[in-house]
Amino acid sequence: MPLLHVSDMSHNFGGLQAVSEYNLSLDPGQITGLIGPNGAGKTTIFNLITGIYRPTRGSVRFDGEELVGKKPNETAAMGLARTFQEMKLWRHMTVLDHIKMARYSKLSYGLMGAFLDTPRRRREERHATELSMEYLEMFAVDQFAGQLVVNLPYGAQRRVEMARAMVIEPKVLLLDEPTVGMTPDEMMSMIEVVRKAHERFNLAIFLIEHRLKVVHELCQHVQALVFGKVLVEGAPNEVQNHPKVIEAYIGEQEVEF
Ligand SMILES: Nc1ncnc2c1ncn2[C@@H]1O[C@H](COP(=O)(O)OP(=O)(O)OP(=O)(O)O)[C@@H](O)[C@H]1O
Repeated sequence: MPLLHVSDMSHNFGGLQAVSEYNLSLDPGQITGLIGPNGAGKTTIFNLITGIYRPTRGSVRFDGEELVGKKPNETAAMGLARTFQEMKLWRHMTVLDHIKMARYSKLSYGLMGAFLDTPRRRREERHATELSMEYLEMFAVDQFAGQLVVNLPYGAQRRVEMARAMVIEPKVLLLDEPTVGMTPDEMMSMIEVVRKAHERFNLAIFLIEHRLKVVHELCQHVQALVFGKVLVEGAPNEVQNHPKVIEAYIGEQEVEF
């Protein structure tokens, strides 16, 4: 049974059919890419899977459990983490505090415990700090731990966002254009840290990406989405060179064919 299984999922915004009979099977450790022209419905698919929108039709099963009807915080707690196309970081919070705050959702001492200075609370706090530092190191941002996010280079901010998503120990990570706006060097660092996280946790990853270099480096399987429908899917090379995909991209500026 796949870890994440989307079947016959459709979604309308009023009269607009944004996603149509969409299917996805993602196994543990698999990396699948989702490509497609602007407005094809890629981010809508992420929002449907993670509970931001409720699909008009279809089912989303994760680890055998139905996700449709669950809220984003519930899908995250179940093990489905994501990053956003527009980064959602608090610019005036330190890097370490970002990671610790995400980790708090996993701690067990509850709201009262957070105010009481018990030995257990202190132990858990220490553990959260140590673990957060491990994640910062894994994503090559440990040297920025005490700094405010606003002062970090852009590529490092995006790696902080990934570390924050990973510290809840998800089984599936959804990455929405993780390299958008990056320099080639920043892009290569991002590829490196995604690969590292994937290998270390046997993580399943579902990735929206416009840069085909990233897709080729990371993905075993790719879906090309056009007008809310999967036009072609398969190995990255097959999909990239498929005449239907090339035709769909004519006029698009952002894809590096
Ligand atoms: N909340 C919304 N209300 C109405 N229409 C929406 C909403 N969100 C997205 N759409 C429309 O649904 C379609 C798919 O949008 P979506 O953002 O999912 O595309 P995308 O493939 O992620 O595009 P991009 O690559 O530009 O991010 C577009 O026509 C968009 O205008």
